[in-house]
Amino acid sequence: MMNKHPEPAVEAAGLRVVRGGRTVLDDLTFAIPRGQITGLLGPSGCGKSTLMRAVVGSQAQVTGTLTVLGRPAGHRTLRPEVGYVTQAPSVYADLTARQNLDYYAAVLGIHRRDRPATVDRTLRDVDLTSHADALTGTLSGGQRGRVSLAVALLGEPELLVLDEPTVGLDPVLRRDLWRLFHRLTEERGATVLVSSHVMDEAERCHRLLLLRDGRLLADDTPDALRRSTASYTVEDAFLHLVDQADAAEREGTADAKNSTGPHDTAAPTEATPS
Ligand SMILES: Nc1ncnc2c1ncn2[C@@H]1O[C@H](COP(=O)(O)OP(=O)(O)OP(=O)(O)O)[C@@H](O)[C@H]1O
Repeated sequence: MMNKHPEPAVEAAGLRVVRGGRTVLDDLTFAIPRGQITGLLGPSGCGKSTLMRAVVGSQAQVTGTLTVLGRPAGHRTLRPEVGYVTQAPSVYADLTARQNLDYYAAVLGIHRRDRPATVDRTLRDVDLTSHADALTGTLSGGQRGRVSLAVALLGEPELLVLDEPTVGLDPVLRRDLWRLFHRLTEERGATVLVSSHVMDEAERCHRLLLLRDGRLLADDTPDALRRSTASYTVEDAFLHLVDQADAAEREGTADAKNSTGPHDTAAPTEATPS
């Protein structure tokens, strides 16, 4: 399909986020292409959720440049165009799945006449038709997560930001959700930004952003990452890049020490603490 928007869906330059007085994202520069699935991967605590919060505009203390669908992240006109699913399901436990969707469809301004068909289609998309009339509070964690995902899909957003949407799902449901993400990009031209720390899911993405300790380790396709690191899997590629970054850091530290070390011409005036 021809992409009618050549510019990226998300563009970051020198992005930095401070949380609790600590820099948790540091100097990130990247572009997320439209109409593709970009996976945000990295170990727990590396900053995936923080980056997603910055993209949807709910994160404080963001500096640098962050542009989403051509506008500054968080701009009010982006609200109907960006769907966001957090790790904690954010739906009403005392409404059924269908009632939740009907409510949010009304909030989104979907006409009353169109709502039943929109809600049915969305329930089908997330494979919840058989549980449509159960109270959300009685559903399993994975099912509640899918109600949240369905809410995000209701308005057919241009950009879907999904924070670990497959956690706790069985392999069949995980596969079905990934099929849905691919359908959304292929048939609707939507952009999906999805986080995971399950590396086998990386293979299902068009592109990957690999994060570690708030810094970008790589921004490439799974194939290119495997090739450039001579690895069989993205997981091996990631580990290779981590080792490389650690070695570079050690070398940097050693260089810094050496520059004031024994072969330095200036005589040390004080012992340097190790
Ligand atoms: N409310 C907060 N206040 C201060 N620091 C925070 C807060 N929330 C998260 N952090 C810190 O920010 C860093 C990044 O957290 P974040 O939740 O973005 O990581 P993550 O990669 O999404 O982790 P996970 O995979 O476990 O969800 C962590 O070091 C975390 O301790």
